[in-house]
Amino acid sequence: MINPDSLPAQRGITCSDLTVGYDRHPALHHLNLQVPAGTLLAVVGPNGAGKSTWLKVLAGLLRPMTGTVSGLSAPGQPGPRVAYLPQHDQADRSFPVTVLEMVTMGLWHAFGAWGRLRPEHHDRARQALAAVGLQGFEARPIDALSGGQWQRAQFARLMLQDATTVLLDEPFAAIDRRTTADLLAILHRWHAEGRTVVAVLHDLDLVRAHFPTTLVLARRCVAYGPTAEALSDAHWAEALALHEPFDEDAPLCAPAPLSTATPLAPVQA
Ligand SMILES: Nc1ncnc2c1ncn2[C@@H]1O[C@H](COP(=O)(O)OP(=O)(O)OP(=O)(O)O)[C@@H](O)[C@H]1O
Repeated sequence: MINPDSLPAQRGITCSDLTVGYDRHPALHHLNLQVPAGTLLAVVGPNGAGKSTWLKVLAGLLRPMTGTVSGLSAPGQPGPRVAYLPQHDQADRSFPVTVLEMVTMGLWHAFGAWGRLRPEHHDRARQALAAVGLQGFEARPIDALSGGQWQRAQFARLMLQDATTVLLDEPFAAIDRRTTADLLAILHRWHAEGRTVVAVLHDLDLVRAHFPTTLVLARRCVAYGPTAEALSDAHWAEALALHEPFDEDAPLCAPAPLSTATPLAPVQA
């Protein structure tokens, strides 16, 4: 279904002094990070650490307060495509569309705003649904899927997006082991095809088992590098300690002081 030779050249993701927030309150401070193209990256940290916020800025849904992100194209813009899967519970499933129609939207880049859906588009959506184990679900309304089936359908849509960078926010939350294993296999396939895959996760054992590179966030970068080093007990304890005293009403941020959590050197995946 996917021809990795057709992937456009990627530059990786570079964040330079990136600060992002809401209503002038920074949620993530002064992030300096280079993620090489083709990296399989886990993003971990306590609740409220800024993980989803980072993904949203990478997806082009939030603008930086200061600093820059480079290497990614905004949605609908020319250049390497970015696909984004928001958190499971943020999806609005009240639209009266079928599973096939929802998955076919992954081909939006192929038929465009004024293009027509052709039978071959539906055929490709059927193939993607079969690849995630949802053959026979094509005509179901999307609000009649279980949580795991919904997530499988989302992965089918992502497959059709054929993006060079795939951003996943807690893709395995509230998903059973079998579905998680099936979706992890798809994620590994994307990585083997040379795509950059970034996933926000809470299951640290799963991260250690499947992700070569990890970013530990706690409103700033605590550690970044090979998972065994970045996800040490010391870094995790530091992430929890840094996060707890955060003051929501603090004035606009000052540059983060350097700490023992100087990011590790980025690695090639
Ligand atoms: N739309 C918003 N408006 C205002 N503040 C927000 C908004 N979204 C997130 N925040 C705040 O930004 C901070 C970071 O939130 P974010 O969702 O990025 O954390 P997270 O690490 O993904 O957390 P979790 O693990 O709980 O999903 C939190 O203090 C949160 O309350």
